[in-house]
Amino acid sequence: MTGTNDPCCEESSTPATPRMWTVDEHLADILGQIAPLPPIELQLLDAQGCTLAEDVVAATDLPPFDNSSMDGYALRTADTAGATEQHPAVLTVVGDVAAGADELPKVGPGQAARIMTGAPMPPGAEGVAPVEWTDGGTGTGRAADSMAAPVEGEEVRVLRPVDEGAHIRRRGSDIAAGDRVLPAGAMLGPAQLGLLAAIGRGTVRARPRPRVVVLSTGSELVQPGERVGPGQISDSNSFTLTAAARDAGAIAYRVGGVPDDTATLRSVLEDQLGLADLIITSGGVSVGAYDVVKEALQSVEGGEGAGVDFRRLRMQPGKPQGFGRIGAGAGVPLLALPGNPVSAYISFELFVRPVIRTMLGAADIHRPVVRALCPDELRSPAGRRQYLRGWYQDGEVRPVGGESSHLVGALARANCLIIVPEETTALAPGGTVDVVLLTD
Ligand SMILES: Nc1nc2c(c(=O)[nH]1)N[C@H]1C(S)=C(S)[C@@H](COP(=O)(O)OP(=O)(O)OC[C@H]3O[C@@H](n4cnc5c(N)ncnc54)[C@H](O)[C@@H]3O)O[C@H]1N2
Ligand code: MOO
Repeated sequence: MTGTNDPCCEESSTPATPRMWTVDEHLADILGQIAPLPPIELQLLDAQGCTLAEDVVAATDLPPFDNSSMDGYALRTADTAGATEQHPAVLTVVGDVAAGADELPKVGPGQAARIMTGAPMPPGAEGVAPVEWTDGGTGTGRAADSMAAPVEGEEVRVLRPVDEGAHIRRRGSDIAAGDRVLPAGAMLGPAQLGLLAAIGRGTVRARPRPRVVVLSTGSELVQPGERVGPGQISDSNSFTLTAAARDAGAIAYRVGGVPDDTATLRSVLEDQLGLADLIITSGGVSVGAYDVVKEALQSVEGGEGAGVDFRRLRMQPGKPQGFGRIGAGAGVPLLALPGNPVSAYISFELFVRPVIRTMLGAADIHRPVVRALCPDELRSPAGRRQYLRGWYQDGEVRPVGGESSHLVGALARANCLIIVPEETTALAPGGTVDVVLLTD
């Protein structure tokens, strides 16, 4: 690794310049002002990825009735005592029980009912012989692999004994009425939603997924696929950030690049305010001549007294950041991220993801951090916490690409961020570092 020459790292705080915040101070300030979203009643599939806001208690048993776990014959077990292929138990088939059947034949001594998987056990029957244990009603006396079509007065030969309760799924054996099946705070994934459906819940009380509006600013931006003129670049941040917001559990809306024009940006923000639980912008937070983001954010209608605070952090990349609220009343929280693509993404991971996870009411709001061995030398600016892109595997991490914050190619090849602490300017090969894992 080479030493850093990023301009953002040469500055320090002087009496003339505002103080610099640490990463932890900035995060604490943000999270101190963010609360979980109030719970609402959601349709099951709308609750995917949400946290439960109630203890869910089953109103009924599951399974709700004794039923067969196999396609076969429901019978009285004593009738099959000692049955073999040579000396099968010959039973009269008294009816069919399909899944969903409500009228059930009674099974008496010497009788059997043809039964399908999931169908209710008919009265009198004590066990189920899978069709493979029978001749399937073919009259051949040979083990069948399927059941013959029903015939009046049909007989079935059972080729081995059937135990009491064999192939019966008992009522309440999975869940008993009154059981607490999911605790408040549980994350609702596919299996949890399936369980809610299984116990008959059509809706559930959960914290909704936050609606996150992502917009990128900059007159140099064109939308991907459009012609890129001189000095222009494709807007990538709004894609990275929208995808990252979805990945964190939000419902994210991407607003394409907004030009550096205060009135336009203000009007776009005002349009989006009613749709958002959180707004993320990228670009325009540094010290450039076109401070339209700062101007627009301060002048959004109804935002008097609230506003967005712009600050500099002791980190690299991601030094310039904005955080506050815009709009009427309590306002909508807004994080203004730096425009450099790597800075924007790392800022998202460190600051925005925990906000989304907090709004969701999730227990795990941060990415996991692990300790890893680094075979390479690392260098970092004094007084900055550096987040290098890296590849982590089997307890070892290696930097990917350089430290500059425009390197989107390297970012896409990384699976982690290597943290070099503020006080460390050089790490000898073979040292250990903390690593933020970016994938589950
Ligand atoms: N004199 C100083 N210049 C800069 C400083 C500084 O302290 N003093 N800080 C640098 C650092 S660090 C960063 S980070 C950037 C932050 O700049 P802005 O947030 O104002 O962002 P822009 O100037 O709008 O853009 C920076 C860079 O990123 C590109 N960009 C912007 N938006 C997108 C997008 N949606 N997709 C892809 N790329 C984007 C933009 O074209 C610029 O190259 O300021 C440094 N300068
Ligand atoms: O280093 Mo800036 O801090 O590129 O985000």
